[in-house]
Amino acid sequence: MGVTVIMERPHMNIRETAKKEMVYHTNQLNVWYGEHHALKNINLSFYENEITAIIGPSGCGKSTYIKTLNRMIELSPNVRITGEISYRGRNIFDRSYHVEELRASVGMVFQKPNPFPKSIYDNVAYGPRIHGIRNKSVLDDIVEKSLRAAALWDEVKDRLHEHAHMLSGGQQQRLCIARCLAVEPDVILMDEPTSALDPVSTAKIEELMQQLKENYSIIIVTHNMQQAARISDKTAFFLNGEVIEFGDTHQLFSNPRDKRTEDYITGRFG
Ligand SMILES: Nc1ncnc2c1ncn2[C@@H]1O[C@H](COP(=O)(O)OP(=O)(O)OP(=O)(O)O)[C@@H](O)[C@H]1O
Repeated sequence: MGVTVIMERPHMNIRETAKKEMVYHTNQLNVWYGEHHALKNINLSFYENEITAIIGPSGCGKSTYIKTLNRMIELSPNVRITGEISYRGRNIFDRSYHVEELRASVGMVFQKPNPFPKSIYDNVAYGPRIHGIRNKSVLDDIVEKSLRAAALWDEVKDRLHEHAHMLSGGQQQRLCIARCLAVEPDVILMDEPTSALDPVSTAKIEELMQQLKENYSIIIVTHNMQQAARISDKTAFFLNGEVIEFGDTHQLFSNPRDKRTEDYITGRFG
């Protein structure tokens, strides 16, 4: 059955994109897990204040790619990487580039909300404390600002010292976003951030992402094509470890250049 994709906002024109700074650039990236060639010659660029969606069927390499952007991929055994990823002009695989430095600028939100077993306050204050901030009023300000930016403050301001696991799934995910924002990242990577959430929580996170892109670049892996069409400026369609098509979201969904993209977005496979 075909998928109806509803476009709810006008797409960005080329002139607007041209003015933006490039944040990430991937050049001829290949990733192998042992013998398995999971990513093949990936060339993609991401820009400031844009949301880029990565779509494609199960096993096509979406998570592998997003985990490569913050070098989490290196935690998997037998991984081999060739090619280059530059973040703000520096090759992230350069020996002099410390992974902690990269991750301080590139936050990540996972599929399943994963708050620490601590209070709401301590979850958000965790990163700033690690960075040496001890002053209570400074921490209070960061916690409030981050929870406000994650659209959670009004729901939790009177219960900041309650355990994070007392929150609903959708609230926990917004808490994880607040935790990520508390260390003032530049880029937010999101790996299917709403797939474990109900429609109301999903709508809240999507609305929040539109606000966050004013200040951050967001790269989101999603299985949900309507979501990609609703929220993203650019979309990359992955298939069998390759990027089949990458471009303006509106164009990709309304007038795909490649037959395989068309077949996927109209639900012929996937
Ligand atoms: N740690 C690993 N070791 C070996 N193979 C892996 C590993 N992680 C992923 N793979 C394989 O690499 C390919 C890409 O996996 P990946 O998780 O990136 O796909 P995906 O598009 O994110 O899939 P899904 O939508 O199901 O999450 C798959 O064939 C998968 O089986």
